[in-house]
Amino acid sequence: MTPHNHAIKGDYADAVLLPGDPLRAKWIAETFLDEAKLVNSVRNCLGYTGTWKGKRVSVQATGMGQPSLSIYVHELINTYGLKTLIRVGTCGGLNARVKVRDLILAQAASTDSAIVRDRFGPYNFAPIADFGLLRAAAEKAEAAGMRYHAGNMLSSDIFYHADGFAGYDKLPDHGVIGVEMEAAALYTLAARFGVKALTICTMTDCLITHEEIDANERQTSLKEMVTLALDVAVEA
Ligand SMILES: O=P(O)(O)O[C@H]1O[C@H](CO)[C@@H](O)[C@H]1O
Ligand SMILES: O=c1cc[nH]c(=O)[nH]1
Repeated sequence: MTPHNHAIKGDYADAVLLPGDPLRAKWIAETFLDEAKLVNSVRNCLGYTGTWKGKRVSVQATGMGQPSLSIYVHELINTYGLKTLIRVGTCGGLNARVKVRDLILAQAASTDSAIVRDRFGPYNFAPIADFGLLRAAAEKAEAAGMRYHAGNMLSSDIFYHADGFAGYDKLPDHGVIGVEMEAAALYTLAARFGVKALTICTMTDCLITHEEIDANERQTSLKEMVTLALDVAVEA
């Protein structure tokens, strides 16, 4: 047990889906998993373990932002021994080619966060997805006819950017296609502790065209992302 998690060792499967939103964790457990059991409710940051296609898998909410995700991920790896971590998030769009409801597989994650900059002195560490998970997700998305884009994500500490889209500066011109708030920290921790990680996001609001998914429809629009992530997780 930890200050943030009252699960005991063995309560989690080796692979976990990581939504930011605790209610998304509950929805995933109740909608997709068989025999889902609540394993953590500290701070209402809900975690469940159940089965998908007969294989054990967990889902644990991380809250919003890299400091919050880092706490849950650090403990999932170091206290509970998890080996495969797949974030299932929502993100904003930074490229008009990416339409709302499209999936972004975050091949890499750029960031403005000190949480990643912290340890690398003069070097700019490049947080990247596990290649095997990325390849599996891309192949499965392709086979299922899902609209997806693999590319560079921005994991920003700022949701309300004072300068709006302009605040992202040169990043969209350098191929950054989406913005969310956690992938870079997830990839950095996975690298540090030698486990596998991937971020899959559904694009919910485009910062260029201002097209967006209505708040009430957001959860149900995430079905493709969740089934894809579950398929990748149980085969990892
Ligand atoms: O939908 P989730 O997984 O929370 O992800 C995105 O949504 C939150 C901001 O609204 C941030 O956590 C961002 O990364
Ligand atoms: O972090 C996020 C998530 C969704 N949409 C955004 O613009 N930013």
